[in-house]
Amino acid sequence: MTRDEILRAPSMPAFSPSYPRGPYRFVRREYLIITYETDPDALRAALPEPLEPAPGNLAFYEWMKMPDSSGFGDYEESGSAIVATYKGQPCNFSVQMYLDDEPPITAGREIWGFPKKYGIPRLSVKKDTLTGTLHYDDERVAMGTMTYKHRSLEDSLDAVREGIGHLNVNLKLIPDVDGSPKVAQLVGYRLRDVVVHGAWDGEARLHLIPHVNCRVADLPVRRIVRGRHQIVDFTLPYGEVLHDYLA
Ligand SMILES: CC(=O)CC(=O)O
Repeated sequence: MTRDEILRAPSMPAFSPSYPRGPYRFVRREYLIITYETDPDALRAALPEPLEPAPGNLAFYEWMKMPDSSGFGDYEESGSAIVATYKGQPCNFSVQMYLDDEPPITAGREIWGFPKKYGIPRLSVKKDTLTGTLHYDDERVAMGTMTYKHRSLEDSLDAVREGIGHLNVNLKLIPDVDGSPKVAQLVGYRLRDVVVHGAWDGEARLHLIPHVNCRVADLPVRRIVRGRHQIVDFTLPYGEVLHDYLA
């Protein structure tokens, strides 16, 4: 392999790359998002400086089903995030994500610093209930349920689209060959070319079970604020460094 060939490889293994270069387009990506009030100390402990919690101690737990994702295929994902601010701008900080497909785990960590680990999330409609579950090492650690299409947001799809375009932030940590930090950054990105096929609000419940290697319950549920179901297309662009902890 020549130097040029090596530098043209989009990812490792160079001989059989895990993921291609972008753009990464997601078609008919379906979400169950349960927003809830959590414990302020737990929230603060999970949020890296200089991000600040938004008023209300809000976190959300979400399931995503991605049937058609360029470069990544068909997979499902689940995890938690915190409603925060970066220099006064509203943003969502991703705390942990669990999914069942290697290329988006690897690409997500290597490019944008998504906090991804392997787990088995499932999102489906069971009779009258939109139902999400997450299994980690064969144990069920999360279940979310929401009423199915009770309140359509057909009249406010522009606001839904605007919300999806908000700033998202990850903490990217990559060690050097000697184990010391090589990359320690807050990475920001905004989803582009968003198309909303449908969105619904409704009653929801969320059950999180403590597990030491899958700490979804470490942001405990104090009060459910809202359930949101939505089906959208978008492009995930490359990110930008908002803050460099090594600078
Ligand atoms: C590749 C990614 O990180 C995107 C996703 O799985 O949400």
